[in-house]
Amino acid sequence: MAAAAGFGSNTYRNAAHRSSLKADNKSLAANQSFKSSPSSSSSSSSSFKSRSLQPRKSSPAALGGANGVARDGGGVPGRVRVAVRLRPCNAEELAADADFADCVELQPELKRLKLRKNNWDTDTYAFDEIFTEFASQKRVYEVVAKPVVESVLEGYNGTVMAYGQTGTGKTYTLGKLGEEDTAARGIMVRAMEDILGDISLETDSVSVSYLQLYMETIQDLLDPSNDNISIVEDPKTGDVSLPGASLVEVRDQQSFLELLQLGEAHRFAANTKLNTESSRSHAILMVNVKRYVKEKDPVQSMENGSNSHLARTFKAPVVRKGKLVVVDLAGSERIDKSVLHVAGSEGHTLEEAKSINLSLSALGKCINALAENSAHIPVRDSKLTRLLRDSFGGTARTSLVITIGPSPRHRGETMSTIMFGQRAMKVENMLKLKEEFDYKSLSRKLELQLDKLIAEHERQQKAFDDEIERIHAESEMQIAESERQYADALERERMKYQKEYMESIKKIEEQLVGDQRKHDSDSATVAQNDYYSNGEVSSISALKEVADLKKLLEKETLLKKAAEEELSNHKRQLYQSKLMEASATSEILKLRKLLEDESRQKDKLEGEISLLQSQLLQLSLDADERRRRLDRAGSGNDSNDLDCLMAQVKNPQLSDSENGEKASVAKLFEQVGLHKILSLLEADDVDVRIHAVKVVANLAAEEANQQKIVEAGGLMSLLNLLRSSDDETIHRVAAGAIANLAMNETNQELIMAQGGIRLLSTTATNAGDPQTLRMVAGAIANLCGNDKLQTMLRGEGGIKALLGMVHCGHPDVLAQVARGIANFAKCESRASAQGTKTGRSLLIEDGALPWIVQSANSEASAIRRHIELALCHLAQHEVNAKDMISGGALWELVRISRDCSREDIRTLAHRSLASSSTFKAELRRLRMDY
Ligand SMILES: Nc1ncnc2c1ncn2[C@@H]1O[C@H](COP(=O)(O)OP(=O)(O)OP(=O)(O)O)[C@@H](O)[C@H]1O
Repeated sequence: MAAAAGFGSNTYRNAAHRSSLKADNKSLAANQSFKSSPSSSSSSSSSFKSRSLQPRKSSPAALGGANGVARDGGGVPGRVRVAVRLRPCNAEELAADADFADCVELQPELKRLKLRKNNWDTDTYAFDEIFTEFASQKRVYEVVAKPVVESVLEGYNGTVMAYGQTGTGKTYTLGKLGEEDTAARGIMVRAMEDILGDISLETDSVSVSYLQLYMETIQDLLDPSNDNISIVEDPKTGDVSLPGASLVEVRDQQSFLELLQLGEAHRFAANTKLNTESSRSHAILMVNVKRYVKEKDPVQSMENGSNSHLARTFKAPVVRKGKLVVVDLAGSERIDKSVLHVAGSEGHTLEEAKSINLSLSALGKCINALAENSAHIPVRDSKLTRLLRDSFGGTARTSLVITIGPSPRHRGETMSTIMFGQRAMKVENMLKLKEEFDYKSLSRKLELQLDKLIAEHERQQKAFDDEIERIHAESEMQIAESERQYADALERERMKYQKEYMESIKKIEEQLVGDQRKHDSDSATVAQNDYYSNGEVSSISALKEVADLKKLLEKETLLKKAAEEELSNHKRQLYQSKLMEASATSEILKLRKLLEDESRQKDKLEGEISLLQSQLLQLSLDADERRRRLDRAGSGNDSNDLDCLMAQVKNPQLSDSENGEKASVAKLFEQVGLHKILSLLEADDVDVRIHAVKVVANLAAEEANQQKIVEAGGLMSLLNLLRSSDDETIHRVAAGAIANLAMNETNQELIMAQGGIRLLSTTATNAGDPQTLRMVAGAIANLCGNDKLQTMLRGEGGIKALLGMVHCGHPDVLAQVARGIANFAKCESRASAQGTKTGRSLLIEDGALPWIVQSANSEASAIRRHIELALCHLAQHEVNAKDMISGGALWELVRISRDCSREDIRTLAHRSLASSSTFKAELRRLRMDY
């Protein structure tokens, strides 16, 4: 049996880990024995080989494989430990069996029990532990159950069970709540105390199921209406699970006690119904413990070179999942007694006794077969043995308490109970660590990181853009201000010089005029003087004139100098303004450079985001490959396309050698190829399928990719996903991709030919998420717009499917439904106009009119517009008029023709009313205008 070998998810990953496990194993081995046992029976245990309830087959995966999968293929051998507990005498026995002490004699210090055979002879039996009637509940828990609980906390499965005759204390040992006397608490309560005390409530989790097996039917003690739960066995790992059972998370002891009380009440109610005091059912408590392994590097030994970077970058958390099963078996009395006991009572009780006996004898047979090393273990004979297949000869650590009573009247039962315990002691289990990578939480962590990075980048980008804008505006203002100041100063100077120039010109002119006048009078005087003094006066006057001119020249020179200085001042100012302008320009250049750096940084971040996405994809692929390898190891060496894909994705030579790990997702897709991405849509792992369908949907959103996807068979694969998958995320994303592909006429025909309408309808029926319905409605709405497909679409239930979705009430879904109806009505009205369609609208035939009328006044404009259009199209065909009048659509048409905010729709409504004699007659009858 490959199952019990426990390979698959239960693997060791590296040498360091293996060595730490060895340490664990030692502690396990130390814990394994209740205490050193001198008994001959127990000493024989070491010679028994590891066995399971089914013959064990060696598996290549278990013997070692890629990625450090466990190479030893096995776990820690551990024999089933068996203790005997003697119940104290009850009042009845004290009265009736004065000689009971002679029947059973306990020798706890020798771990032996003597059972009287007859008056002369006794048989001696050795066990792992002997509990006298005085043994406390605490000691029984610590010796029998505590080591099992400790190994469950370390990630192993463990079982504690009680077997014995009715009324000998099985429930007392396992299920006693001890509400009034805490010293009386049984194994279940104490085990949960230890578990809750050891785990971290922040990271780890504990959940329980509580069931009873009665007459070969498993019932949920936490939800009695759930009364036929099936057993599921994982063919790879051999793990037994009951997915139909309620699983309640426990966070404190009080809530666990309440759960046990609830279960007890339901069990008690069932027993009362059957008119019996003792438990006729087997009660099973399952406690699942999930713990995160801290401070380990579980992937450091990944030997594959291409994985080493990933291994360093992303350490998937390792979780250990231990399961504790506590089984309170029904009373083990023999059938003859049961039959005698119930003689004359109803047949049901006999059937019940047979059923209890059947399951317990099936358990006994399996234990015998295991103890005798038999080739066939009859595990399938009863539900009890199927449930416990892991506990005897499987991968769990198992302790059995056999309970006996002291009364000599039940010597036969006591004897058979003891023999059962003796045989159970010979069964050897092979403990396996239940440890696995938690890829889901890694993926969640990476997605969160990605979101944070994107948000931070967007925030920085926005702040940077704002800053650039502010600096830019500021420098523009500064430049404008200095330009304005410069122009003002220049103007002022110009005006000043002009004024001064004009003034000096004026002065010179005045001077000249004065001089001229003087000169004229001087000339007259000179002529007189010449006449009288013969030229002396003339020479004095000339000298004076020269002196005046000199003064004037000096003054002009000074003025010129001042003007030159003024000019050079202005030149300096101009130069400084230019310097300021240059510094502003260099500031702008610097800012531009900063902007370029930031956008380079942005590109880099985008590259990193792409890398993260590609690494996420690669992780998913990696996980899938590992699972496939394990599968292949179990079923032969067939390789398949997906393996090739894994190899391609992992082959470093295929990566862009320059950009190395920074190859973008697009590059990765290019390398991997569309066919291979599409092949991932059929991957076994649902996470890989989800990832792949998202990738395909993204590609399908680009019109350029749509034809390639369809040619590569992507449309068929997406339709197949709707057909075969149960996962709603897959349905939603696949329907979205189909809706995108359904925008093209050829694809619409293909979708119809492949039974797309029925698939979409079924998807809509099973959908719980409005977004899934939106995608499905969007896809059908696109198909509704194809003139050629009208009859077929309706025949396959497309209109009904659309109408079926309106119950959801979500405005996005309703808008798509309305769009589909408008598309359909438009095609119908075209066909009617061309004369290719006669008779009533198929929309009216399929009962769409009431919803159309009801939605015509919807507040959501997307819904209202489509419905208004649909009404106008329906009204264009006279044959629909009567139905429209009786359905209240005429009022809506009149309203649309008057109030619709869109002129084209108003006109269309008006035209439809005007062209129908039936509408006109009705409006006349109602004395209404339109
Ligand atoms: N070790 C013990 N010390 C004190 N009382 C005990 C002990 N074991 C059992 N009893 C008492 O004996 C009675 C029967 O015990 P219990 O119901 O646990 O038996 P059982 O084996 O589970 O029976 P059944 O198979 O019918 O369910 C109970 O009243 C219980 O309290």
